Amino acid sequence: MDLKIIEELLETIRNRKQFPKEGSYTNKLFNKGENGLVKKLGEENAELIKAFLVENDERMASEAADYLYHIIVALEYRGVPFEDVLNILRQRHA
Ligand SMILES: N=c1c2ncn([C@@H]3O[C@H](COP(=O)(O)OP(=O)(O)OP(=O)(O)O)[C@@H](O)[C@H]3O)c2ncn1[C@@H]1O[C@H](COP(=O)(O)O)[C@@H](O)[C@H]1O
Repeated sequence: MDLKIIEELLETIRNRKQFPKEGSYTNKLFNKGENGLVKKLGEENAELIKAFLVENDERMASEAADYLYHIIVALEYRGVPFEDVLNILRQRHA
């Protein structure tokens, strides 16, 4: 499985943080601030749960992608490197 998309997404999100781009949804999220971002995370979480419970596999995959993206943006907002998340998974798996 090719996970390069995660690296590319991470690079783009970091680029948006450093060089905000007009019309960027990522910058819209960054500009929401802490409370707005936390609210958004809650909404995306709820949408994933709804897809899990009452929707189909395709909707669940789509909502999981949305949620993962929002999680990465929230981590970047706080300056927590996504690499740290991967390292924790790696350690647990060892
Ligand atoms: N992976 C994503 C991604 N996943 C989800 N989303 C957005 O997340 C939103 C989730 O939908 P919602 O209905 O919850 O939110 P909304 O009503 O659109 O917006 P809100 O005002 O509620 O925040 C949608 O608008 C999606 O477009 C994403 N937006 C951007 N990316 C990636 O981020 C990169 C940079 O995008 P920009 O920052 O827009 O240039 C892109 O190349 C994409 O790869």
